[in-house]
Amino acid sequence: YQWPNPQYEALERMLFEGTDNNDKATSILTNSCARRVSNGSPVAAEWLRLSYHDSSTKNITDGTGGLDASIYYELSRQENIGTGMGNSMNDFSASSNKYVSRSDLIALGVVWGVASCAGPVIPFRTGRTDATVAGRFGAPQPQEILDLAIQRFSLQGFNQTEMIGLVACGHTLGGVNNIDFPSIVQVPGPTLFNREFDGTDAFDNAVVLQYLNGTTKNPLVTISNTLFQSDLRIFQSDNNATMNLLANPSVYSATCGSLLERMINTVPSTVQLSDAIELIPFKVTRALLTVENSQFVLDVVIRVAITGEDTPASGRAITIFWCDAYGANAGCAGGVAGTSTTASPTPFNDVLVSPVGQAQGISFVEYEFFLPIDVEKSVSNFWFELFTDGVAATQDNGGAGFAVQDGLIFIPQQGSASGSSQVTFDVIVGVRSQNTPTSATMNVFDNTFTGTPSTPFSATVQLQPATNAAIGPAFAPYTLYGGTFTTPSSTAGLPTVDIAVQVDGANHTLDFIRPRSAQDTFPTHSLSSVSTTTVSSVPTSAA
Ligand code: HEM
Repeated sequence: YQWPNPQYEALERMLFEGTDNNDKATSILTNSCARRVSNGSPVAAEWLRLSYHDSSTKNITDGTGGLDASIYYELSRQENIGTGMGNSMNDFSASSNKYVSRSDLIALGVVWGVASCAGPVIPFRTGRTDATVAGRFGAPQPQEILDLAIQRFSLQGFNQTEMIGLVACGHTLGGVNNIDFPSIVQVPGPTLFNREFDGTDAFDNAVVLQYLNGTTKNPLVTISNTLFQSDLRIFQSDNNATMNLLANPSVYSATCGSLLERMINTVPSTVQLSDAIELIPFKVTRALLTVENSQFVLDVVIRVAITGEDTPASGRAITIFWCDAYGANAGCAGGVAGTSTTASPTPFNDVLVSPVGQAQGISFVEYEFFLPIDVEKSVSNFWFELFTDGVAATQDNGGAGFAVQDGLIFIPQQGSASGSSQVTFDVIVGVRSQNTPTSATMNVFDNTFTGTPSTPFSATVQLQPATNAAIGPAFAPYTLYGGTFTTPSSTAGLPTVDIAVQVDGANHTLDFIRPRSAQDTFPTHSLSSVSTTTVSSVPTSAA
């Protein structure tokens, strides 16, 4: 990983913070293996079942199907009955975007959910692409005979032993709901009731042990109508050989970790998954050169991961260094750099930790620099020294430094958003030129949905000189351009935009920008105190 890589950064944030691009805490619903208030089912169980049913459309003979979010178009099928399905779809409906697919979110649900219930931490690879139509039928049902179940799993890429393992790994969380399967769980009346497979919330092998010692309450084993005893048929189908192996807790954990990993990586053969996403220990989460409250600023936010024995903020401080882009000291000529130091984390540390981060003992501390920058000199590049217990370590993005491009800047404060079901956005950027751009376009993308899933909203908007915005004569190098668009009510109104401007023979781009939302406010920040210093070397891209 090297900065900037907005896709990796967004997915890494999802995995370890559980927070989406709009700061929604997507994974928080399953924290501590929580149950859903509405029906009492563990959220992790609902997310796990959703992902299995999505992946069960895989056909290994022709490579089609797999975990591709086609489940959202298959929920009316008998094989996908269950209140948990629609609940889970709602949980994830507002968190997908250009870089985090709906199907990557479904896979993340398994990784978060299993970790939140003290199960194994499953590596998370990404790059799943979303189907726009239903896939083939394929999810097994309790009334089906053993041979059909074996056939179904084999078409999905799992042999009989693996089938037994997958069912034993899935049916440790949650249970069977009376309203979904009234002929299996006969608790009448309006009360929602979830009859658990093993009576424990944890992702553990109690489901196996209770089955083997004859105390199981698993309704798919104990139901008197033998037609619905699918777990019994499957568990005993190799004379309990696999179940006996899974009676060892570490074998169970390792087997489930690898089977569930294979399950979420069951994707259409056209999809190429990435390497597993890893923690970025020192992460620049914002580097926004902008005009805010009539001040040209470089707003830099750094997230430091704390692992192991470190205590948060003990003797920790961060110094930032930067080079001017123009003037006598451009590129830190003469060794002259701007600098600022902070030892104070942001006062309201709102960086959450996902169940995966929690399982790995990770916490985060965040620092922000709000640097006043001379608009004439601007910034070309920055880097850091991180002090931990008095020991300094250079953080220079693998030697390249963190390059700032000032030819095209995003100015959130000048933009606006209004409306609730259909949201109209006005996006304002500054172009560092007085000449008219040969082209200036904005591509809009919104992959969120409300209710039933819609195809993503996308639009291309030509930017125009922004007559409705003004930053004042002090920022003369910049000319303002803007564009407006309205998201349809089928989305949650959470788009990102990409901007491309061609001017003076150069191309400038901004990628994956979140436009100003109606909630965004711009309180007066206290500016970081800055000075100049002498540096002996400068990361390469600034030299
Ligand atoms: C022959 C194979 C399978 C059959 C017949 C089957 C059947 C069922 C049924 C009838 C339910 C109750 C659903 C509800 O009431 O909403 C259920 C729940 C569940 N299944 Fe399966 N299942 C099978 C395989 C799997 C696999 C392979 C997994 C995952 C690896 C899995 C994970 C789950 C989970 C987590 C629940 C609990 C859902 C909740 O509490 O909301 N199942 N299963």
